[in-house]
Amino acid sequence: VSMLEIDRVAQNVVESHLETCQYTTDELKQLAWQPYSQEEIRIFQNKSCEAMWQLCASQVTNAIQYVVEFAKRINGFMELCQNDQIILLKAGCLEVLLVRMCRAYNPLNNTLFFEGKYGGAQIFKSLGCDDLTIAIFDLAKSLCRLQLTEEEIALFTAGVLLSPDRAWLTEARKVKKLQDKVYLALQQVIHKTHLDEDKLSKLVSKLSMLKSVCNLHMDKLQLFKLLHPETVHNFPPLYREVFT
Ligand SMILES: CCS(=O)(=O)c1ccc(CC(=O)Nc2nc(-c3ccccc3)c(C(=O)c3ccccc3CC(C)C)s2)cc1
Repeated sequence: VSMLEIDRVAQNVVESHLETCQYTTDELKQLAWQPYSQEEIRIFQNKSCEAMWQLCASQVTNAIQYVVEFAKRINGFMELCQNDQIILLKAGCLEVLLVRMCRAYNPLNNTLFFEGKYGGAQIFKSLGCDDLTIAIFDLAKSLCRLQLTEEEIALFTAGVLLSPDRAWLTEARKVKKLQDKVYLALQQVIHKTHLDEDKLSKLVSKLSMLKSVCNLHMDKLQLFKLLHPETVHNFPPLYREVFT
């Protein structure tokens, strides 16, 4: 694989990310000055479990639509067979979203951007999934500590999406060729800064944390669906399509 090809891959992936990142890092930094007030926190905590799940499902679905658009703009993704495109998105979109969300995490007060302002884990109390909430905040905190650039987030999330080991892929070798180029480009971008040589290995070590948060989310959704099937029936169709 030539250097020219790797640069072309990097440029396409970074551009696709910047065009589909939902909020820019600058916008998220500005918004971080507006955390929820005590009154607003109380309003979230007084919501019913169903209402909070409904609110989260709509927020996640909105964010996932941008991840789908990101995937569609990665050269080679649309050339994969439709079956594989759907498998990669179903298996990877929440992992990509979770990595992206570290941009919306404020380490100074341990808050995350949700519904227009920044809130701490306590605003999600009525979800009844404190372990999932804590896992999401811990993941955001640990990714934030890596101080990833937009380029690194773009290339890492493309690598997460293009995982050749997802079950039932028909063209896993084609997916692996795409992933190899993306990870080569990520390695180059990281070495360009010469600051943190083992940043790539630190990033790769986060993959297991990503999977466990996604598995926890699936478990909680299945339990919630048992208790409130009618609420899940009213979730956005894309959310149901991807997660049930
Ligand atoms: C991602 C692109 S961005 O521009 O950075 C951006 C753009 C927009 C936002 C706003 C946003 O959607 N924030 C959400 N926060 C949480 C959340 C929820 C519980 C704890 C901690 C954060 C959302 C979720 O509902 C969520 C997210 C991941 C896995 C699981 C869930 C909950 C389950 C019940 C669906 S959505 C944030 C960031």
